[in-house]
Amino acid sequence: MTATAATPLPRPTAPQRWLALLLVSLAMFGNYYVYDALNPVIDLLRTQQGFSYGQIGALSTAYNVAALLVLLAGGYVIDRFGTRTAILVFSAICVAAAALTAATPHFETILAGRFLLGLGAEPLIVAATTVLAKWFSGKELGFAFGLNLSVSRLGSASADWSTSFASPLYANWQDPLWLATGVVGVGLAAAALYWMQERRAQGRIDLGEAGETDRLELRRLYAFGRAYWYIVALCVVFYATIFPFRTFAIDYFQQAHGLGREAAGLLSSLLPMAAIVLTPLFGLWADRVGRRALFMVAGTLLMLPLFLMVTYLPPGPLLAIPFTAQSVPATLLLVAVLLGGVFSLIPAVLWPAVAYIVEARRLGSAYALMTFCQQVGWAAVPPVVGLLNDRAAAGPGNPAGYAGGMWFYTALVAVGLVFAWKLWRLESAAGNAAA
Ligand SMILES: NCCCC[C@H](N)C(=O)NCC(=O)O
Repeated sequence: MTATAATPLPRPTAPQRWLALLLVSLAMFGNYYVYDALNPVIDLLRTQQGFSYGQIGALSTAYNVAALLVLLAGGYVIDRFGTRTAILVFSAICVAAAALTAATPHFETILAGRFLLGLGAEPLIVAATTVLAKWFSGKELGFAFGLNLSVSRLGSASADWSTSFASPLYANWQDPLWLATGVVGVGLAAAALYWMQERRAQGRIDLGEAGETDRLELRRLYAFGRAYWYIVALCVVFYATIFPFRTFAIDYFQQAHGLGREAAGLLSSLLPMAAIVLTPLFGLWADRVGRRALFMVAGTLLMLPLFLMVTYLPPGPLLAIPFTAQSVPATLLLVAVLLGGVFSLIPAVLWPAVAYIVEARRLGSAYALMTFCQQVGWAAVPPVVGLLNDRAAAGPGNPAGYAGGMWFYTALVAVGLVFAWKLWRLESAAGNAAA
């Protein structure tokens, strides 16, 4: 029986909310897993298929170009067809993209697969955010967002760990990508269950209004102040450094430092692993003390020497990675742990900082614009790093050939530090003026 107009519908109960969170988070787990599944097969694509680093960079950029097109189209599908259909359709696109990427050895097909993934994965993130806002509005929303991001990052870490738990698959480049197709298929099954849950809730439960889907409104560019643009600039250079570094990291640890695939995968997984635990804690800390610009300065300062440390410092003694049978050089472990700290700290303060300086009615477009700029920066860097590696003939016989890419990351972080510092100065000046 459904309620009449006179009797208001009840809000979702706690079990209903947590079931929605579980299902949407599983879809996001698959989303992040399939994105990062390409990273551990880069060396195989190079040795078995003869791909250059420039081509690997293009595979990364194809995802961003697609994501930019979807962002430009706005939240049309979500608004037009509703969240439950959007989650299902975008998850299905991710499965098709994963299968296309794994299906044939042709570069063009793999490129098309990564492009299709960008068309499905990025709007799936937007749709998932909208779903959580509906079920959790007014109740534990921040906590639900945090848990959702942690489960997503667990997907990234699991793709890295697949070098250990699925090591026999790494005899060729295709089998790990078929595994990724299976994982994102489980995500699609969760999306289908969510579809049923939301349909069942229709007319029985008050799911409230999720609010407008974040839209990109380029004519509003002028409407934001200097502080906003400093945050956007830091966002661009931060993600244009950390995501491309993660794309190439496993191959880099293998070729430049002689690590086996399993050890390289475990080392790379320290970044998302740290973020699972530390991002919510840094978020809580910043909520208590404020001073987000100072956190951003500290994060970029800490990040600045890391790519040069990993390039030029002696490797140091071998240290065991806890709970595994793998050992890695101390310098690499230290750099991975510190990068994990930065990967936790900066996102924890960067995204919420926008909410403090932009008025609520413009927050949707502020985030959409920031994500748009993020994708542009992130798209540009992998081909440059690929080109630098190719030109220097980087490889196991010439580990110094990777230094150009590492200097490029360092230069990007230096630019980020300038913007973080400018933001800090601006905020200090505003604080003093208010005092
Ligand atoms: N591995 C998937 C990439 C997620 C991209 C997403 N647009 C994003 O930037 N998320 C924020 C984050 O810190 O992960």
